[in-house]
Amino acid sequence: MTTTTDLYPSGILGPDTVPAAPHEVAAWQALAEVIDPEIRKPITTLGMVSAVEFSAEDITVDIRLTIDGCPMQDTIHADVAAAVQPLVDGKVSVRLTTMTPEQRVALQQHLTASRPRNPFGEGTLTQIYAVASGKGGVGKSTITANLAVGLAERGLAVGLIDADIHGFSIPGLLGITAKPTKVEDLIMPPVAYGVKVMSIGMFLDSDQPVAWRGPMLHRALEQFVTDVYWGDLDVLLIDLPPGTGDIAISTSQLLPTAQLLVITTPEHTAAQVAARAGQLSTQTNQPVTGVIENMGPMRLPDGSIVEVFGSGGGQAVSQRLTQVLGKDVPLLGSIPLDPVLRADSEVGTPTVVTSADAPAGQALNTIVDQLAGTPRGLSGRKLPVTPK
Ligand SMILES: Nc1ncnc2c1ncn2[C@@H]1O[C@H](COP(=O)(O)OP(=O)(O)OP(=O)(O)O)[C@@H](O)[C@H]1O
Repeated sequence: MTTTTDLYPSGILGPDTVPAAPHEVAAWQALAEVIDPEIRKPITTLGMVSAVEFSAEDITVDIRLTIDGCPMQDTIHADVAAAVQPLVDGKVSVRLTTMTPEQRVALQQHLTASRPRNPFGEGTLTQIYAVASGKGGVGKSTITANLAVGLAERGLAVGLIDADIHGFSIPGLLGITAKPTKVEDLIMPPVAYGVKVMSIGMFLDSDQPVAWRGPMLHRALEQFVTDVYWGDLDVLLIDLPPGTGDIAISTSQLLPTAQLLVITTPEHTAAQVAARAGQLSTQTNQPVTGVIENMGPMRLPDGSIVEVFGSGGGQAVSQRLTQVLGKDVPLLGSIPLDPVLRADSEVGTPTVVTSADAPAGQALNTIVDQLAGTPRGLSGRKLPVTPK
């Protein structure tokens, strides 16, 4: 049974008028099903519902948005209206107001109260994958975006950090144009296809050239880890810049449990470079979960196979890494060169969902299945509990 404590917070985030009559409580219960699109919690428990009033056959719901001009206000408005409409025969009115600065501080405190400063430090239960490649243009960002969406499709809570300073292509790949919103010092990441996304590109004008140096990048990544409200994530993916470098080192410091996913093309030279990226693992002490070959052999309608970028690179990298690291580093799959994947990426629709039957979509989904089945490795991890 839902109790009032589940329905709304107390203090300055509490409602202006507390529900008393059964039909009022029923309305609050319906509103508790409305999830804030950014924070991903019921709007009621976030103090976003200030009042519910019935008059004759009509209902009016007062909503406190976290910030003025919240980019998600239309969605919230529509979701609130849809939630309470079945309860009345008359009109539904949704009035949007904004939280006071005090209420925003209270919300920030409420959200961060039980959270460690770095939620992805030692002991985190989030499975973290840093996606690396030996050189640029092998499709690393495209694959990272698709894996993230595929994992979210399977019901996991997924976050994605775009740390690829050479391109910041993740927002475009997922059709994100919204900027992150801020609740005091807390940054709310935009959500696309169920994935919470942060990219340094969201803080820059699209045509602004940037020369990011190591320390700036480290600071930016640190901020993404500590100042962004990720909530409880099952999986966090990081799109690393190609090659080795500062950001890979920062990742290993800030996200010490991260594992590497190595992307390569089937070319022999690319395979060599990618193997080097994998050797990064020894330097940073990050295990390699597996290798993904991209732009692999493609089957033409007449059944013939075209190997535009050769073949065998993925297998070669997997074998080489297994040898170098002394641990099995499997080839998780080969994604064929596929015009559908390129076209989907261009318009910001991830192939794993929009073209799941295309050859690239099928290959991506097979890889997602393997990653989704990976247990949140608790073994050997310290759990954040202290015995009494
Ligand atoms: N399997 C594929 N079939 C067809 N096109 C692909 C495939 N994979 C990626 N592409 C296309 O290749 C281009 C490069 O991809 P992407 O930007 O993801 O590479 P990247 O490795 O992240 O590059 P960088 O690190 O330099 O930003 C994009 O136009 C993308 O749509």
